[in-house]
Amino acid sequence: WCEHMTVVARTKEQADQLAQEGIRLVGESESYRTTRGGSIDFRYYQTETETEMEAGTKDISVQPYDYIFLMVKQPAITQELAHYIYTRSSSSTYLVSFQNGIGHESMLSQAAERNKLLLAVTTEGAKREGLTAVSHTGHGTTYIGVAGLMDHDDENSLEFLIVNLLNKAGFQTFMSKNMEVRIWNKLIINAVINPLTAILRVKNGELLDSIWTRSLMQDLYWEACMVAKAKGIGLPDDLWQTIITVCEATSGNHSSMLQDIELSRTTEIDRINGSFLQMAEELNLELPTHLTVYRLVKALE
Ligand SMILES: NC(=O)C1=CN([C@@H]2O[C@H](COP(=O)(O)OP(=O)(O)OC[C@H]3O[C@@H](n4cnc5c(N)ncnc54)[C@H](OP(=O)(O)O)[C@@H]3O)[C@@H](O)[C@H]2O)C=CC1
Ligand SMILES: CC(C)(CO)C(=O)C(=O)O
Repeated sequence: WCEHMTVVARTKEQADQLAQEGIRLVGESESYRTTRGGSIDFRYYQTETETEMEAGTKDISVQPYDYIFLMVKQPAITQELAHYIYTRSSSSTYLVSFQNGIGHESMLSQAAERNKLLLAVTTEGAKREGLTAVSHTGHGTTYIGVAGLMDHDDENSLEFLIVNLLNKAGFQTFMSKNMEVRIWNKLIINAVINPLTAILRVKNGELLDSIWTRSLMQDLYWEACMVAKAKGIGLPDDLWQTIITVCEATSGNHSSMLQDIELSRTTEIDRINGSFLQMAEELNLELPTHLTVYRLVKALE
């Protein structure tokens, strides 16, 4: 199993450079490169899609994948990308959506059947250091679960296989039967940490250094909990402590929203704090702290 692995970059330039140099993984104590050529096939999205669209065909040289890991920011999930995934899938392909925020299920409905869509949330920290290098900036936990209802506990199933493989690769990963709550937990973690790190331009751990940032974190947290309660989402009692633990475990990380601001990219604020504001409006609730950080991040964008 796992004989063939393909990495799809967005641009040809990056795919070519990766094919030549491999991927450099910068760890906490060591740095190493993946082997070049052969073991990983590097492809690119941009030109392939344009060519296929122009020709009205699909690249038939591509065999459908067993698993597709989608690891892009939410603004990158376009209809074209959903179509691209669909054309590289068969009826047995699993699509694993690594995500912050909510709403991915509907954005990906065109790309995969509901029972073949696996949703994943992680508190691992990663920072891209260039076209061919990435730093692992903090260890965390990953939860994966089906978007629909999982109707079996078969440890030999293909859903469990992917969880076992990630564990073997050194990522603490669990199969979740309740992804809705896991996604909400992660949504709140991100709604508290990400905008503040992006606005203040600080690393995750630095948020804990001042009573002023801690009090802003707490306001964001309580406002988010109010929305969750109104929507009947049962959150764990120790979620506030989990947020502190995530800041400590990823203390050296530039959150994904801070990275977007540093690189002048669109952030995921609409799917994170923006989701809370949208739900609050429907519920007739006011979230002054979320509204303020939302406006500030939009202004920075
Ligand atoms: N970074 C972190 O520590 C964490 C991130 N996450 C979540 O993981 C997901 C990925 O985050 P992160 O890795 O930080 O994001 P990045 O923006 O650093 O990386 C996303 C990559 O996706 C590429 N991409 C975008 N569109 C396409 C496409 N159509 N085809 C191929 N490649 C594409 C981008 O290419 P290009 O650079 O060319 O635009 C970019 O390199 C997000 O949902 C994020 O919220 C969750 C936990 C922690
Ligand atoms: C867990 C955390 C906060 C790690 O930085 C993250 O999810 C992100 O940066 O988006």
